[in-house]
Amino acid sequence: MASVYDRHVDLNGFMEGVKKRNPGQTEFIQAVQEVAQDIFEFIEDKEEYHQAQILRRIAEPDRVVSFRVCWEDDNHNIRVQRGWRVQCNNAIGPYKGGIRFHPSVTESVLKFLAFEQTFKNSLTGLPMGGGKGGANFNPKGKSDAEVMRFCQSFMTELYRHIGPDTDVPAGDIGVGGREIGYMFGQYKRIVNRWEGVLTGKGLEYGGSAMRPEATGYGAVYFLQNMLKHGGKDIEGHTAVISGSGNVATHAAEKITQLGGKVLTLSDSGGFIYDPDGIDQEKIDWVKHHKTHTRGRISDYVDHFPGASFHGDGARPWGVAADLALPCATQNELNEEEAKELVGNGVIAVSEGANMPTTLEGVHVFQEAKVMYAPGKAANAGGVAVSGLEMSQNSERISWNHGRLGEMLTELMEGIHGKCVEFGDQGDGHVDYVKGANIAGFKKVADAMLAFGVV
Ligand SMILES: NC(=O)C1=CN([C@@H]2O[C@H](COP(=O)(O)OP(=O)(O)OC[C@H]3O[C@@H](n4cnc5c(N)ncnc54)[C@H](O)[C@@H]3O)[C@@H](O)[C@H]2O)C=CC1
Ligand SMILES: O=C(O)CCC(=O)C(=O)O
Repeated sequence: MASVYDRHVDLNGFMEGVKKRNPGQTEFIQAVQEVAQDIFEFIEDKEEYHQAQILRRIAEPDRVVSFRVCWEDDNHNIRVQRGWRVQCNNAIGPYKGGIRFHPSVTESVLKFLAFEQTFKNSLTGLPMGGGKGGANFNPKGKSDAEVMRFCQSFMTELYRHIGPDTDVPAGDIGVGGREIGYMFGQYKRIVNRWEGVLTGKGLEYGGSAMRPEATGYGAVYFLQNMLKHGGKDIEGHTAVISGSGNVATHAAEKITQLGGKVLTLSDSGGFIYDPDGIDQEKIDWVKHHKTHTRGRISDYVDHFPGASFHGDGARPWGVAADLALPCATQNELNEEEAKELVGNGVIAVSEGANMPTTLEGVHVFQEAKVMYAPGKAANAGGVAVSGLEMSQNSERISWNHGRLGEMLTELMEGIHGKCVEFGDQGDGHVDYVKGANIAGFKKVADAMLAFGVV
């Protein structure tokens, strides 16, 4: 009997289904839409992917675990947060992706991040599936003891869902070395085994050299590869950067080392503009201020009076520059701001953050033929070095900073090459969004085909 099931739905029909199955999950729907438009074009004449409903399956996480996290604050109040782990796809390796602690965390945000992570991890060429987790916990203003109690409580539930060959979380917004230490300590205490279940660990207990720098440096290496492909270079160019955390400060450091001049950094309060350039001494001050003092970026102008602070949550995209690196959070660069950057002559955009540009903003860059690197390609250096941390833990060895630096440089060159292979438009322009989506998809999809219907 002939099947009445239409496996050849078009992009609109597919997206209608995604919206119906994920009501109100705007970030997740946005991430799927951005990928689906390229994948539909790619699989148009590839019956095997339609037959196996591969895209439909990738857009449905393997599982979403949500749980209660109770902890006691310093005033003995009992606080209740919600934690999640989204295990999106493990076709090519154990689930892998960071943990985010921020009040804006929802299931939709974590589903979009886990979905993006699946393609990103595939692009690295390393055997890692995609996952992401987190909680609507705000570490800002909390004491070390409160953060420790929260992390321990979070891990007391999470530990049963993860493992070195199952799911290997790491850091993300609000989760850095301090939080990884507290969570790793609690995991080890519960299972009574030392195993590489988290990455981003301290160097004293199995962490990898180069992991703290890897995402920001990697985003600049990707930028360098794009510019080189277009016959240009970072040296002598100005850059606007958003954020002032791990990714932003290391991106600023690498731009500066390569002869560029960084003009801005930001946080949710606003941005600082330093026309003299944010050099290494100033970057070191920001790193210390954000990681140890845990202060605001507005304090920068008290230390470096040549700079100005622009408050009320203002974003830096109106400052004229050659290069732009959004390194804070999702949807922090909209259509109007993209137009402003293009109007000011931006040459290239490299996303250190995940999905920082809205869909409309992406279209502005694509239409203007700006060199535009989406986060899933540009910021893959972090998870790539996490993959190398997993290898080092499994082998009970550790590689040195120099060797890992070389490996990171090669990995980013490889990711750039894959984007060019699938995104070359034949007119000298590379559509890096298309290139990253198709290259990331193909490996995962082919692995899924090999497994049959699972
Ligand atoms: N840490 C890593 O290895 C990787 C991080 N990413 C992405 O990079 C971005 C930044 O992450 P990290 O630097 O690790 O986090 P972080 O916690 O070290 O820093 C986050 C920065 O973003 C700013 N920020 C947060 N929400 C904001 C908002 N609503 N408006 C303006 N600024 C805001 C914070 O003030 C802070 O400066 C995120 O999108 C994350 O998913 C991507 C790949 C790997
Ligand atoms: O290093 C990792 O496993 C996670 C990095 C991450 O969360 C990301 O790439 O967005």
